[in-house]
Amino acid sequence: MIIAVDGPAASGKGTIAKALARHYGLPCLDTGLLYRAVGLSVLKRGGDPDRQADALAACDFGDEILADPALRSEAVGSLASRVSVHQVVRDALIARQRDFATQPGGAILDGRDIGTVIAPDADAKIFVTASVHVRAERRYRDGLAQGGHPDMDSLIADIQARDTRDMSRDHAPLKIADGADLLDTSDLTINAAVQRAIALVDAQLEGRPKG
Ligand SMILES: Nc1ncnc2c1ncn2[C@@H]1O[C@H](COP(=O)(O)OP(=O)(O)O)[C@@H](O)[C@H]1O
Ligand SMILES: Nc1ccn([C@@H]2O[C@H](COP(=O)(O)OP(=O)(O)O)[C@@H](O)[C@H]2O)c(=O)n1
Repeated sequence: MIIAVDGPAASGKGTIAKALARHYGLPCLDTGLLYRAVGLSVLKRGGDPDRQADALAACDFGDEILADPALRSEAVGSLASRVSVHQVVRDALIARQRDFATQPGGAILDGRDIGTVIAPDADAKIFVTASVHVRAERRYRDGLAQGGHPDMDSLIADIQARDTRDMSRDHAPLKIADGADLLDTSDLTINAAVQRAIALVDAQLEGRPKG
């Protein structure tokens, strides 16, 4: 069984994907981390994320970068969004994601193009969203909790810029996949959002053809 969870930054898709993984006993892959690794790797190499050749060279990263705390920063999120517009970068990361998705027993993946490109035949698909303001507030709280000094206006601007780039790019743009259910978490607690996600997945699994 494959479950696809997509959505924009700080919509809560990672939280929901991990909770679904626990509920259904499936392994979970945060595919955004792969794009973040390419973004951080291009920075470490002194490359230009908007230059296709530099972004492609950065796809050759060592797995130790996946444990680098810098990966989680908003700056690296923005670099990830810039390198991910290049089709060659998406191609370089596709086998790893498809192998994870098709492992025996099933899997859950979260990202931007899981239900549209990586696993269009997924057994269940959820598109998680929330208002820009709510998403910026979540990032603000995360920043404070990490001892930082987040600025609400720049968080809103970063999220809007990332949304626009991710939704308008030519390759694998962020959009609601065919057959996906929309889950707006703006006014939901984490617990309520997770319960709703489980109900949506269960309903999709019940509705799928048997056999
Ligand atoms: N429904 C919710 N209500 C309040 N906070 C939430 C909710 N869902 C997620 N969060 C918090 O918002 C932040 C971003 O959530 P995360 O799941 O990492 O988003 P994404 O994977 O979409 O970027 C985290 O601190 C998480 O605990
Ligand atoms: N499947 C994916 C996952 C991420 N990405 C890109 O990688 C960036 C970072 O993704 P992420 O999921 O770590 O970001 P957050 O939603 O956690 O902020 C996104 O803004 C996308 O541009 C993508 O193109 N395709």
